[in-house]
Amino acid sequence: METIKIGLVGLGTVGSGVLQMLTQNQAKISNITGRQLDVKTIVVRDINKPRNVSTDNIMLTDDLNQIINDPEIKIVVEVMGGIHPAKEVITALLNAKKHVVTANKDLIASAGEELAKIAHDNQCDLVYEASVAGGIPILRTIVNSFAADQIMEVKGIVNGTTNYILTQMQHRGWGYQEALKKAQELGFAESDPTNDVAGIDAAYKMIILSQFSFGVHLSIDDMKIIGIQDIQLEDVKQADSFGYTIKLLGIARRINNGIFAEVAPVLVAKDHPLATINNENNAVMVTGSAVGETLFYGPGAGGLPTANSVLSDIVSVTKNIVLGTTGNSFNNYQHETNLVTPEDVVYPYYLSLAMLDVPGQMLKLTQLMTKIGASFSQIVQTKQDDQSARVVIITHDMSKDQLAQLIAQIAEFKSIDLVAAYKVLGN
Ligand SMILES: NC(=O)C1=CN([C@@H]2O[C@H](COP(=O)(O)OP(=O)(O)OC[C@H]3O[C@@H](n4cnc5c(N)ncnc54)[C@H](OP(=O)(O)O)[C@@H]3O)[C@@H](O)[C@H]2O)C=CC1
Ligand SMILES: N[C@@H](CC=O)C(=O)O
Repeated sequence: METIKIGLVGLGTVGSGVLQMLTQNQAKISNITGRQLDVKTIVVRDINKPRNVSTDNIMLTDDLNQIINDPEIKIVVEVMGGIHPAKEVITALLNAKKHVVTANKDLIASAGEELAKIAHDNQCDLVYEASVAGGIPILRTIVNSFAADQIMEVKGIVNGTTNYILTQMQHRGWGYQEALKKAQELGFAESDPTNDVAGIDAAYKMIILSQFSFGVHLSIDDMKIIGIQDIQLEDVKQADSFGYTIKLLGIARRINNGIFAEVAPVLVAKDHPLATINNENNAVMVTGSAVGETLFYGPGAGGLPTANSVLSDIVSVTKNIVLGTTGNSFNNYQHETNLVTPEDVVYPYYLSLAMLDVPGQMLKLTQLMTKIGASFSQIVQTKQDDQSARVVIITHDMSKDQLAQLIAQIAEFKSIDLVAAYKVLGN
């Protein structure tokens, strides 16, 4: 049987999983592809670092040229992460006519279009199933199984680290730092977890999902992004008593002729399927105008689950090599990008307010809401101490415009502070 040689750039959490899976599932992969797939060379930053997988008979190097200049290596897996130097590395690999499989959402969300063009010009494949929702095969599902439907909305939990942290805080009472440390130890978090907790990793994934679902090219600046760092335990408990759980959701929706995309903590009704997604698991809900609501669930982070998605890409590229059909972009659905106007984005909101406990405050708040044409379905006031109270409200539907007006008006009152304003997702 003919052999195809593979190069790996990166041998951390995901790279080790890829090497392990390729070694253990060799026979099955060969059966499906008709080719023997062997890892020949691995590029890492530090060749002396101890590894938890065997690299016997594989060249371990810190020199990318060992892959670029090796005509035997046809497919390269980039799992080093980050935008630079990963962008330069992938560009050089494609220009050297190597097919590239990557899990790098930061890079694909920021420069995917440019890299797809370089891949196309070189008749190479550039595929990245693992870049969104780890082990869930969502991108190819959207390309193949929603090809004829019009996707109206794609939303879900697309970051394993933050879902793990929120789950531990809510179910086990762990502190934020303790839960983050454990997520890092388990290999879910990025090497610098800032992007995870700040919602930026989820935003990158929503950019890729929006491209696949709506054919639009969003930039990170087109989205409002709020992470989980400022979620207060008091709001977690209050949400719970209202029948909701707080989840970091990515939402991308077609509204009229525009696209709305956002990442933020959302109060999800406990009987909504997304409320039941715990730990590092992810779930992506795709709503098509013909099919209706569909839900895809699975591990969103971790070495082997992510490696499984990388392997599905390697198999797909190998089949393309065998059939001589390489060079087609993973997704070439294109559409003009119009963003929605804030008046068109309507949700109920959970508002958490810290206020001085003096007479007339509640009346003031009610008047503010009436003035902007908003109303509420639930309100709870809790005394904090002699001078202050926490008031939480669940509003009826209001637009982002109304919310902005309310926030601006509240800011004018020294005696009322807005602690949180989260969207509410019913069942
Ligand atoms: N971890 C996860 O659950 C998931 C990760 N991803 C994505 O997969 C990619 C890899 O993530 P992960 O495996 O967790 O990352 P790790 O930090 O665990 O591993 C990174 C690897 O890349 C190598 N590396 C980093 N910089 C360089 C460089 N400049 N030159 C050569 N090698 C370099 C490191 O070398 P050395 O070992 O010598 O330090 C290391 O082996 C990222 O894009 C990430 O976003 C996607 C889905 C899930
Ligand atoms: N850090 C990411 C890893 C997978 O993309 C996450 O936690 O989801």
